[in-house]
Amino acid sequence: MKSVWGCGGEDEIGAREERGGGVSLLTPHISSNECRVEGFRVPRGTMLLVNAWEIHNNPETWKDPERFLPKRFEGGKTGFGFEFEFKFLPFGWGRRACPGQRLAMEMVGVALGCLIQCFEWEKIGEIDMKEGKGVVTSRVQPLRAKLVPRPFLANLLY
Ligand code: HEM
Repeated sequence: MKSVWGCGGEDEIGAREERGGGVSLLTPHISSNECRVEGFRVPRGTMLLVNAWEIHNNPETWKDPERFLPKRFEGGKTGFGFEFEFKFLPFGWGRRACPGQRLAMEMVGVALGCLIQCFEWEKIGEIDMKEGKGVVTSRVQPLRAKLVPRPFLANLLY
């Protein structure tokens, strides 16, 4: 079955696992009315899990979806305009989308900037990017790194 809302069967989940991914980032919703999705009748009150992982890894939408390519969002594209409608939904979509989206987008940059500005980072061993399974995307192997406070911070800490 073609996965529009990421509602695949066992075969689809198997294929996804072969691609190294899993069933991650599910946003649960309940249908308020009976509707049809790709010919399937969805009764009122059905729990629907939108599989954002599948949508974000759809090669029909994204070139080399498995590659980390921040350039995709270059030129002021934040990924949340209508050009990305239903193609990129880390914060969900529509009326029940995450109200903390803008705050989160600001905070991620600030937090990452602070971590880079305040510490020297050194990786421990090889970095394994394999994804685990879960409601949110997790790593199979934890990211291990050694961090040393930069001199200006050491003066503040000690
Ligand atoms: C990177 C950070 C964050 C991510 C990826 C994220 C993602 C999400 C997602 C996927 C949903 C479910 C949307 C849906 O059901 O379709 C959600 C809901 C929600 N988020 Fe966030 N979120 C983030 C940060 C925040 C922050 C900082 C706040 C508040 C300050 C927040 C408050 C909420 C609330 C209240 C809901 C429930 C909205 C509702 O059900 O109407 N989130 N978020």
